[in-house]
Amino acid sequence: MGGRVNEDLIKERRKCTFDIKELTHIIDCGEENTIKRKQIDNYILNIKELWDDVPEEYLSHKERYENAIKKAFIVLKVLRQLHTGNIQITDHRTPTNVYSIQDGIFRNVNPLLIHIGLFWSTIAAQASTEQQAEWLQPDSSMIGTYVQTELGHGSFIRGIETTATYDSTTDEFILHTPRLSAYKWWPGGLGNTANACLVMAQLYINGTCHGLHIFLAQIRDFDTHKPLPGIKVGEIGPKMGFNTADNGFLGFDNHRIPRTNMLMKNVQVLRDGTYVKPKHDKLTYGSMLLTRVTLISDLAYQLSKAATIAVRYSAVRRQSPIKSNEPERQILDFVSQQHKLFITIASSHVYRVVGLWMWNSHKRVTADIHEGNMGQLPELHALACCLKAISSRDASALVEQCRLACGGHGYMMASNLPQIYAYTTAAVTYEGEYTVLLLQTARYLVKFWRLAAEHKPLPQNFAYFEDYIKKNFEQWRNSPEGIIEGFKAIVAGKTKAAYDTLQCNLRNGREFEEAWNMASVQLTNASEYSTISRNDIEALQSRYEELLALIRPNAVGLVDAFDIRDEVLCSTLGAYDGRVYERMMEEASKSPLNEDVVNESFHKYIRPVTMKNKL
Ligand SMILES: CCCCCCCC(=O)SCCNC(=O)CCNC(=O)[C@H](O)C(C)(C)COP(=O)(O)OP(=O)(O)OC[C@H]1O[C@@H](n2cnc3c(N)ncnc32)[C@H](O)[C@@H]1OP(=O)(O)O
Ligand SMILES: Cc1cc2nc3c(=O)[nH]c(=O)nc-3n(C[C@H](O)[C@H](O)[C@H](O)COP(=O)(O)OP(=O)(O)OC[C@H]3O[C@@H](n4cnc5c(N)ncnc54)[C@H](O)[C@@H]3O)c2cc1C
Repeated sequence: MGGRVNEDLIKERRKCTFDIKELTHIIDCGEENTIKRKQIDNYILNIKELWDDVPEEYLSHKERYENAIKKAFIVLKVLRQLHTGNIQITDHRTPTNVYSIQDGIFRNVNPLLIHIGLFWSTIAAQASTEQQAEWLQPDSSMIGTYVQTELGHGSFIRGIETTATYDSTTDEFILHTPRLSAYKWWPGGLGNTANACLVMAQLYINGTCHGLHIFLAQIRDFDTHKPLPGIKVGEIGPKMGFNTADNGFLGFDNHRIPRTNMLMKNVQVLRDGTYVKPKHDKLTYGSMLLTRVTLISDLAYQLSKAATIAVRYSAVRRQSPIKSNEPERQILDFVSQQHKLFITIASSHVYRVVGLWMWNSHKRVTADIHEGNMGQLPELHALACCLKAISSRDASALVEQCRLACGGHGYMMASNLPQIYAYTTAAVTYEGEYTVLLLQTARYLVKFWRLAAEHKPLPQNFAYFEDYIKKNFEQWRNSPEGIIEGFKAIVAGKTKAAYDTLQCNLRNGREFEEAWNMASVQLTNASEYSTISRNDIEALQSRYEELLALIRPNAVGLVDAFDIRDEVLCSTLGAYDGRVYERMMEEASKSPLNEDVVNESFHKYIRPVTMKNKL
């Protein structure tokens, strides 16, 4: 859409006091990454076939899927060309990733998300060298997914009921779904698209269960795409979001796969049925750990999209004067509006930095594991659980806050905020549900509190537990260091309270697991345990208000620095030119309900009632 940029946005951009490009380069981790990202954006976003004539919302469930699949395979083809051509796709887990622009292309979710994001990465991480050589071919016919969750079990994966029983007479595993609750349910891409999958199943050898292992199973014929004999597969139906993700169900009726289809990098089943244990029994959970780490950066990116839309809109939207004799003000001038929006910008930066830090930590710990050193794995798991849980919860709450901050227009699908919310809130549940993951971190903290309470040596990272016991914490200071000290005090105080409750429940004769359950609210909630006083809170509050005023002139510059193209934002409210009302009217004109001046339902249903007894 052509036309002039909104006057208010022009003024906002003139007011900006920092170099927007410089911040963009920081966000992209370097200018070369910005250049590469723009190259890829231009290349992909210029493909005409990727753009819809009819907005996605007006399509049926089936049409949406078919449209998404058409685009998914155009994108896949381009990705393959880019990989073999000169353009190097940057590390796709950093913010400068080619995958982020897919949000614009699909407006929803790429049905190949799990194929690209989990299927290949799990094979790369968990398959033996020989298996990788066979399966990780660039021209492979496999379209895969990651099949773990069942109708009956998602969080408690030890409860998974699908079995893989070794048959030494044929050198095969028999995959079986013993009952309805064991049906696989949820995997992305499974419904109609995938012809292969990685299945989490309980391994049985000679009647002994060895727990969960991962198996590669073909489920559809590569040529005809018909389900193989013994496979019952389908799609699970409409959801709050993720409606182009093709989530599916899957049941096995004694489906046989070769023994060599178990992922055997860390654990093996030999020809004679001998079981060779892994060095750490949670290595099978590695894909979940990796995805939790990568989600933090993804959620930071979703926050930057929501912030861009809401801040630009708030600079364009004028409603109510502040003083009655003045003209109406930009809603961005209301301090309460700044409070809603600037925290979203800040949170996006926080999770971007933390996400990168976690990504590098994951790389380091994985290299250690490769050398046989598992020492850092528990800490990485505890951190990944907690950060995945809070980043997804914060992101969904803040995206919703941005939507509310856009008033009625934020409720329109054309604002794209409802879709961003549906996407982010799903992340609170998938890849480890919020509370369940927080309890994993709590388990780790309580372990170290026990050491502290028993005056045993603690690792350096937990020395502050001892400080708390010895009341060594410094008085609260309103400075970054002071705030960190304050958080340490909160963690220590909270862990102590939960630990004490746990001990009390144990003394009252409860079993440990029961006592844990009874303490679980304390184990997941945070409270103020720091040395902060009423005066400190007042000082912090006024400092916060000062900061809002300082950020105000730079708000539009800050979101421009996220450098998200209009085609990716897909928002009538958030486009770079700020022509909000023109775009809204243009989108409304696409509604099929505007095709006829008088809708036929008038003649069928309305008129017979309203005109019945009239002359
Ligand atoms: C790309 C973006 C789109 C993504 C789409 C979404 C895809 C998906 O959702 S796939 C499905 C994801 N599913 C989940 O995440 C399920 C969540 N549940 C779990 O991970 C497990 O059931 C869990 C961790 C809660 C409990 O596991 P369980 O085997 O019962 O372990 P448990 O008996 O509680 O013992 C925990 C021990 O294992 C350790 N542990 C658990 N998980 C891990 C791990 N991943 N790595 C290392 N250690 C681990 C704990 O630290 C603890 O150690 P310790 O005993 O020393 O304290
Ligand atoms: C959009 C989407 C995409 C998905 N994609 C995939 C996929 O590709 N592959 C795949 O395998 N799976 C996938 N999943 C499934 C997902 O991983 C699970 O839904 C998720 O792990 C949560 O498990 P659940 O559904 O069993 O929840 P439940 O565990 O049944 O949770 C229900 C409630 O019980 C509580 N609860 C459960 N256990 C405990 C406990 N021990 N202590 C305290 N409270 C507890 C939870 O906190 C929650 O409040 C997807 C899910 C969604 C929504």
